Amino acid sequence: MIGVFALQGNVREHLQMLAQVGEQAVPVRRPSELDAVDALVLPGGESTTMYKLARSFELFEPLQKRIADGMPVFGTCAGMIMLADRITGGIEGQETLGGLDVTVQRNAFGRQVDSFEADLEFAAFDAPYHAVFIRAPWVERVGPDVEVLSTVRSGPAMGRIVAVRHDRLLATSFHPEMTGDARLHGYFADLVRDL
Ligand SMILES: NC(=O)CC[C@H](N)C(=O)O
Repeated sequence: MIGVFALQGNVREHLQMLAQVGEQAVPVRRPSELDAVDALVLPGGESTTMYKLARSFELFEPLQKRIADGMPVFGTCAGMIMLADRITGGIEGQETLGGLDVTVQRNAFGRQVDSFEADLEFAAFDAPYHAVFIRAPWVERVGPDVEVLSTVRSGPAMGRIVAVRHDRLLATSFHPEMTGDARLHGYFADLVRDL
């Protein structure tokens, strides 16, 4: 069963997308609920709030441990920041769960383009994927075992890395739950089923 971290973000939308790809998904707010799932979606929101909430709900360390033990996680936007081993542009003392061997730059696309949309190419998909970015991070550097799944194709951010996979960890800069295109949730569900 796949869980959706439910202390912040578009929880319902992620649950609906997972249902669309045939997964019965459940919200995760407490350690016992985390114990009951095999994989997790970390939604977008605000990573500074997210790590504080995870700490106060006593989910931070259990999450770190599950990730270190190989639980598959799909992090989107703030969720990508939470998975990153290293971040830049974080607030003083901002912690991440880590596991994903990348450096992520918070709010990377700049204030003028707080949000924008772009069509992305994924080798795994036949047709472009329409992506919605909201105060999004990008991946600045990737470790040797990280696969770059997609980059921005045009405009000032051309070439920037916005989707990566590192073994069982999948992360996107954008919000895949907002456009009704369930292919990335399907990709994640396949990754979980294939274990
Ligand atoms: N849409 C989002 O998740 C934005 C992420 C947010 N800017 C952060 O740094 O946490």
